[in-house]
Amino acid sequence: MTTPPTTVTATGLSLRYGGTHALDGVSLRLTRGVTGLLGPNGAGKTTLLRVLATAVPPDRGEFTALGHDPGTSAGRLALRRALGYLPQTPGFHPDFTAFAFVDYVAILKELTDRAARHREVRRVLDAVDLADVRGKRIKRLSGGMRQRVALAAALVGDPGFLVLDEPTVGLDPEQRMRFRGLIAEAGEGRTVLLSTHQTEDVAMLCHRVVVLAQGRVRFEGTPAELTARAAGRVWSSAERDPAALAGWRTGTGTFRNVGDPPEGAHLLEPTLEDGYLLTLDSESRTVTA
Ligand SMILES: Nc1ncnc2c1ncn2[C@@H]1O[C@H](COP(=O)(O)OP(=O)(O)OP(=O)(O)O)[C@@H](O)[C@H]1O
Repeated sequence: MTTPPTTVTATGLSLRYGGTHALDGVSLRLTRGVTGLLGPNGAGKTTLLRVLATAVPPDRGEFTALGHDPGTSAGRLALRRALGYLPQTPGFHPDFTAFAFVDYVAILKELTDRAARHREVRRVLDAVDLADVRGKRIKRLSGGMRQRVALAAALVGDPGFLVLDEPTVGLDPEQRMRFRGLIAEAGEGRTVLLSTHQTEDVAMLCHRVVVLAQGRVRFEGTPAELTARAAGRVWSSAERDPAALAGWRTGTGTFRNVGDPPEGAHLLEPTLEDGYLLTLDSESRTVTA
């Protein structure tokens, strides 16, 4: 299999807020398709996305995206034209209709011809299945619909690089499934970086995954490689194993343990979440149900 071309390259990105190293020398490469960004609270995910979306410059380090260098004002402008950004808290005006909000974003994205702009707004609202409610005020839409309005706004102008900050947070399972479909479609031919706490989103959607913790990249590879980190390190037992890094009682009544199994343990098939937990193995979690 040939390696797809790199579309985004970051080298040594660092950003401090006072004494906090939100990013501490982050280097990574992205290609077309959906890359998942996992990390615990405060890992620096939002900060990394804000840097890549040119919302904030790094203190140190550099990156290029789609051939543009945001370190120059011309490169920054060119990148912003080619970028779609769904921030963690999209700033909706609640009295705007879905159409008016996306139209407003389209105006900011320099779509000046009114008829062509309105066609584009209808196209992106259709793409996220909101054609029927485009005349409704945002304050009257459900949380899932609002997330789709935000995705539609990020898709305006067919950007080559999409930066999505926890877009599936707060969605019910059905909405999350639907949203996954939309993100997968968006990943066809585009570079998508998706920050999430949902390891299933990464397992089902992403061709690459980056794990960030304390502002540093702890893993970069495929979901299968992250899962493989837990091979031989997940086992079941009748009682909670105190040696396990994490352990919880499953629906069948037995315990599922992650860590270093004892001799002769009954090994289980690992999941991506197990590989992720072990990558963050400095943190010990014990969940008892
Ligand atoms: N504007 C800010 N001022 C001061 N500190 C900040 C600011 N933004 C982020 N931080 C700090 O930088 C670190 C990284 O935060 P960031 O929001 O990037 O993490 P995150 O991985 O997105 O977390 P979460 O999963 O909780 O959204 C944290 O310690 C956070 O408290």
